[in-house]
Amino acid sequence: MKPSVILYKALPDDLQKRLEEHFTVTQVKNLSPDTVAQHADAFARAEGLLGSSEKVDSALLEKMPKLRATSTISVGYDNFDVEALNARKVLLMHTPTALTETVADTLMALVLSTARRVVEVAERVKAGEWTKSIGPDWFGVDVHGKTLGIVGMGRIGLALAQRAHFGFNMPILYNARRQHKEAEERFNGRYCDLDTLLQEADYVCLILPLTDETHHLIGKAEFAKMKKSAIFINAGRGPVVDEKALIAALQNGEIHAAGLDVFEQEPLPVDSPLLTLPNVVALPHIGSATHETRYSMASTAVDNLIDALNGKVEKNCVNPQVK
Ligand SMILES: NC(=O)C1=CN([C@@H]2O[C@H](COP(=O)(O)OP(=O)(O)OC[C@H]3O[C@@H](n4cnc5c(N)ncnc54)[C@H](O)[C@@H]3O)[C@@H](O)[C@H]2O)C=CC1
Ligand SMILES: O=C(O)C(=O)CO
Repeated sequence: MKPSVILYKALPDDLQKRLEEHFTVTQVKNLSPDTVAQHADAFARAEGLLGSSEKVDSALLEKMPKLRATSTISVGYDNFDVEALNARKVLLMHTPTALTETVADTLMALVLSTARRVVEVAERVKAGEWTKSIGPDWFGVDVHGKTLGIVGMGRIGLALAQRAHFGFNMPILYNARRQHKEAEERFNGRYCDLDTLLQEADYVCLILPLTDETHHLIGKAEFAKMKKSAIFINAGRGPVVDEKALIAALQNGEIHAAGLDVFEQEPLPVDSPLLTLPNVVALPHIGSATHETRYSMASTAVDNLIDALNGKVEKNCVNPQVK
C-alpha cells in the first residue's frame, strides 16, 4: 500500500501526477484547525506533508501521529517548529538551491528601483505629470560603484554579491555568522561587524533567515547608525526588522529609501504607513516568484518528499540527524 500524504498547496498537473504515483494524496486548502478537523482521518494516517506558507507546530503534529517527513516548497523554514519535529524524529526537507539566482535578481531589482525611483516616476508618467523635460526632482542616485552591505552571506547573499561585483562594480561589505572565503576571493567582499557595515554601506541589504537571534536584528539603534543617504533593502523575512522603527527612520529622513519584499505581517495591511511613503518600493513577497523557479521549487519539493519517505536525505534536509 502506498504511504498517505497531505498536500496543502496546489501543484502543476504533472507534479501532482508524480506525487500520486508514489503516494495516496489528500489535498487540503490549508492547515487551519478547521481543515484538520474536517480531514481528521487523513491527517491521522499521513506519513508525509507537502506545501508552503503555513505554520507546522506541535499542535498540528499531535494530529499527525504517523508523520515521518515534511517537505516545504521554500528555502526558509521559520514556519516549522524544528524542535518539535526533531523530538518526533520527523524529517524536514526544503528547496535551497532552486531559487537562489531568482531571489538575487529580485534583490538587485529592489536596489535599482529604489535608487532610480523607478516605480515612483513611472507612476508620475502614467498620471500625466511628464509635461516637459524632467528636472532634479525626478532624479535618482547611482548604483554602480557604491558600497553594498550584505547582511547574511549565504547562498542568496553570494549570488547578489556576484551581480553587484561583476555587473555594477560595487565594493562589497558583508556580515554573517562566519567569514566566507568565496565572497572574499571571487567578489572582493570584506567581512565586517554589523555596526561597521551599517555605518559604511550605501545599500544595506538583508537576506537572513528568521530565527530567535535575527528577530528585530535591525531596529531604531541600527537605523540611526546608517548614512542619511542609505537605501535599505529586506528580502529575507519581515520580522528581522522592527517595522515601526523602519517607518520612523523613513519618515524622519534618517535613511533615504527602502525596498521591501517581506513584512512583519503578510499580506501587508492596506493601511500600513509604508504604502504612503513615495521612497518605499513594497513588493508582495515575490523573491522567488517566476514561473520557472516556482516550478523548479515545487518539483524539488515533490522529489524531496519521495526521497525522505524512502530514507534518502543526502541533500535538501534541514535535520538529517533524526533519520
Ligand atoms: N523574499 C523571498 O521570497 C525569499 C526569502 N528568502 C529568505 O532568505 C533566507 C536566506 O536564504 P539562503 O541564502 O538560501 O540561506 P543560507 O542559509 O544559505 O544563508 C543564510 C545566511 O545568513 C547568515 N546568518 C544567519 N543568522 C545570522 C545572524 N544572526 N547574523 C548574521 N548572519 C546570519 C548565515 O551565516 C548565512 O550566511 C531564507 O532563510 C529566507 O528566509 C529566501 C528565498 C526567497
Ligand atoms: O523560499 C522562501 O523561503 C521564500 O520566502 C519564498 O520563496
